[in-house]
Amino acid sequence: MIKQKGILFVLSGPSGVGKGTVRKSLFEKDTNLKYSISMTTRAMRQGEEEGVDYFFRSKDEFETMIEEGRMLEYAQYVGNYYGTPKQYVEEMIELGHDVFLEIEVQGALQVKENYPQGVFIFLIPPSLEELKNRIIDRGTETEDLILNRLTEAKNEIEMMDKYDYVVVNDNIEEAVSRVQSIVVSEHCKRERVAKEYKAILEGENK
Ligand SMILES: Nc1ncnc2c1ncn2[C@@H]1O[C@H](COP(=O)(O)OP(=O)(O)OP(=O)(O)O)[C@@H](O)[C@H]1O
Ligand SMILES: Nc1nc2c(ncn2[C@@H]2O[C@H](COP(=O)(O)O)[C@@H](O)[C@H]2O)c(=O)[nH]1
Repeated sequence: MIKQKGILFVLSGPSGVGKGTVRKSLFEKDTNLKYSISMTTRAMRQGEEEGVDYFFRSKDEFETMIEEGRMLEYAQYVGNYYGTPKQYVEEMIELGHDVFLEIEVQGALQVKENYPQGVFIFLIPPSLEELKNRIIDRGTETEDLILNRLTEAKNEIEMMDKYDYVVVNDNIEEAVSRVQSIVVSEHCKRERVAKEYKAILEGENK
């Protein structure tokens, strides 16, 4: 009997658009998804926890992970490394669990290159002005870093055509509900395909 693999969902979009907010709300509704905790070299923010928000590592430790081929994807973003450790994602997918990544655009495009069967969702802000306000109001970055993130945002938004779905995060509940619908419908689609495939195999074995 063929065991069905899990689906890899990738939520991406510019910094401050609300990826983390959408993901946390989605995980309160859909408890079957597994979240892949990223690794980063950036400093821990107030209120963040090791192994919950990120695995916080030194530059040397991160580079060793890269050299050993243990990252599914990684990127340098505004002066720091960010990446997805491979082992957890591969194990969960093999066990049939759906895995959710929340990552920036360079990394998402690497995953798409190496794992095109993933489902790629791009979150966009209602406007660049609103994006700026959200980053400022969050209060986690200095003025310089905010400007760097906004410069990146403009380049990142140009990549949205490469994604399977684009969701506007204007009203938070609506955005979460759209992402949830994508997750449910992709899941149903894969189950239907798997059933059809199984029926074909059974027919061939008669
Ligand atoms: N729909 C929304 N309307 C208004 N504010 C929002 C909305 N979604 C998120 N926010 C707020 O915008 C700020 C940035 O959100 P969040 O930290 O989730 O973004 P992010 O995309 O995960 O950022 P980063 O990529 O930098 O981690 C937060 O203060 C959050 O409360
Ligand atoms: N390519 C990857 N990008 C990631 C990963 N984890 C988070 N991120 C993205 O980095 C920026 C900055 O994050 P912040 O926590 O410093 O605000 C943001 O867009 C994150 O989504 C990852 O594993 N790989």
